[in-house]
Amino acid sequence: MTDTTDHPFLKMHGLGNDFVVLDVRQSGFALTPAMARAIADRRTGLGCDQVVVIETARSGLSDAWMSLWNADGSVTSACGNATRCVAWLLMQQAGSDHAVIETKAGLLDAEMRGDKLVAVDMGPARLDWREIPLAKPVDTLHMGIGIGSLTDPVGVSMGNPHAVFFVGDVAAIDLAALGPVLEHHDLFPERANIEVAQVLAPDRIRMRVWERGTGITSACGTGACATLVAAARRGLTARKADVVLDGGVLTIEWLPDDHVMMTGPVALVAEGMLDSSLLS
Ligand SMILES: N[C@H](CCC[C@H](N)C(=O)O)C(=O)O
Repeated sequence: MTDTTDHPFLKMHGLGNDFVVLDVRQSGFALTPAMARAIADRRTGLGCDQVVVIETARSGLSDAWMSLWNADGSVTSACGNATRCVAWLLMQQAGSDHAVIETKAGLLDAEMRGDKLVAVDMGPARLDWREIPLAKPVDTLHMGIGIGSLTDPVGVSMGNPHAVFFVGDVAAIDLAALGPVLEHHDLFPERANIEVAQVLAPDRIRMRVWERGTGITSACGTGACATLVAAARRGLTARKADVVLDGGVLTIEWLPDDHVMMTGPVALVAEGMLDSSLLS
């Protein structure tokens, strides 16, 4: 059954990690995995890394609920770059410099930090093997798995699973080949986002990412948070650093209360009406 209602969308990105954003607070429209895949398809759909749905707040504690779908149609609980984009939209609509977004990962508090520059409290870094989650009890500081030149990652969850591998030169890693193998490693019952990180200085890390359910993206906010926490846990950096991604720089700080602050830009690039053929 093809849906004939009009569905406006916005195309947004955070450092090139791009999104199709649907606001269904009026229509109550429910996306399916097949629709998310069709929308995200860069050949036959609109093309994006994640499909982001703004829904009516489910508690009195937030301005809106945010649902997130990867390009393969899988659901994720967290997406830092999308959180900045949605927070910016909500703040623009409300004429406010503060917004609270609720996701499956919890409440996320956002503030404007300049023109199209947003800071988000991404919540606490989860470090126990059960929270990543992992398939068995493992020290998340040294998870002991590896393939090729990638060995012994650090496990961190920001509401979604990450495995951070430290390397001497991120440009030398064949992420397109190794990423999918590690994403599906048996240690990760819910798969994992795979980061390769090169420490440039105590306050600067170069990172590239293979995202669960999407592949290589130009930036990953939760991945940048996981990378900073991993580096600080290993004593490789301070608890605040710039993370340099393919698409640009995010500033990440792991606070004493274990929450992780992420600051970075947002961009609104287009708007339109979803073709109903994508919603059949
Ligand atoms: N690009 C997102 C991460 C998406 C994570 C998703 N690939 C998952 O399945 O966890 C970010 O900015 O945090």
